[in-house]
Amino acid sequence: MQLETVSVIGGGAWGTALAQASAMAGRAVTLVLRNEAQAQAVNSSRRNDAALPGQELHPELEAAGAFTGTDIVILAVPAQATRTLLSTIDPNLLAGRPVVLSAKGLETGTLARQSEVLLAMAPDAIPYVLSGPSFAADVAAGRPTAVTLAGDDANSTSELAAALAGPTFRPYAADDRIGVEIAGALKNVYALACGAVDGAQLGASARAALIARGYAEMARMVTAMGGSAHTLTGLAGLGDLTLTCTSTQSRNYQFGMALGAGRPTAEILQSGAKLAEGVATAPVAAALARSFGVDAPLIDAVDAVVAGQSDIATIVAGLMSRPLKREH
Ligand SMILES: NC(=O)c1ccc[n+]([C@@H]2O[C@H](COP(=O)([O-])OP(=O)(O)OC[C@H]3O[C@@H](n4cnc5c(N)ncnc54)[C@H](O)[C@@H]3O)[C@@H](O)[C@H]2O)c1
Ligand SMILES: O=P(O)(O)OC[C@H](O)CO
Repeated sequence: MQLETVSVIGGGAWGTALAQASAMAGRAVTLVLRNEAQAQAVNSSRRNDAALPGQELHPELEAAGAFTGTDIVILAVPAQATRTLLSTIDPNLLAGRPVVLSAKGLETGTLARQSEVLLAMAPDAIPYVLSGPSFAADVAAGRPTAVTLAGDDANSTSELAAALAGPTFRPYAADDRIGVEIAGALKNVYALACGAVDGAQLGASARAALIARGYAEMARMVTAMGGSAHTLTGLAGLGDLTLTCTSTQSRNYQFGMALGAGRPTAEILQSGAKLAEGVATAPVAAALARSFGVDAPLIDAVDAVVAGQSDIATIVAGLMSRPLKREH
């Protein structure tokens, strides 16, 4: 498989960071932005300050205003924008190519995972999922990061992981695409909950309990949807859940803190909050849990708070008064 050139489509924080990591891995990289004017500005300043302020871009990274085809394609727009983005791309340019899905969310309306969206729009693309504990600023600055890269063919996934691996960016090859996708999407929902616990000043013990019970709930969801609970012991599960549920650097955690302080979702969004994928994913995850018959009280709680149908005090009282049961 030829794996020399990379296009990263989506010039936000994560797309810019993955373009930077791919260049550090020795690939020739095109960062595909929305238009030529944006691309020219990035190429002349050697920065993408709108996405990653102050970060100098690698010399092997060029920006472009349109996607024209490369050996590897990485999609890095928000989960709710992936279908729209793909509708603008000729599926022949993706046919037989590794297409790496890096957004962490489930699609509103269809309840689709990102790889399901890809295969609906470009049926001959070869889907891979990249997920794990990784803040864009860390990856772009060359701070040590490890992630999971899941694909359907073990040899090809290892080859792709090697092509994207650099001195400070370490993708571990895996085969459970479903488990990795669900983990990446759900950790954002639990990060909202953990931020809310913090915002409502419920204490570090409550947050730790939430992470542990969230992990158990995530395992029920992954298993019901055809993935492996074992995947959750890795970077995309435990790794990312830990990072996002304990760090105020996380945008989902920050959004949760605002919810926990009693601010309604609409107001937080209107005040210019950064992208928090869990906000759109929570109702989708709740709908999926219902359709798969999974008991998911934490996802339901986040869904209710995000929708303004409940408040933290009521949610906590409800969770604490559930019938006592055995842990496993
Ligand atoms: N930022 C991180 O640390 C990080 C880390 C891992 C994964 N992710 C995931 O990456 C995804 C993107 O996050 P981000 O941090 O880059 O968000 P962001 O808000 O920084 O950037 C999103 C970018 O997508 C672009 N975009 C939106 N719709 C588009 C469309 N239809 N066509 C072309 N471009 C479009 C926007 O212009 C923007 O540049 C999310 O799913 C997020 O969960 C982010
Ligand atoms: O800032 P967040 O909450 O979108 O999290 C970023 C990454 O997903 C962390 O792995």
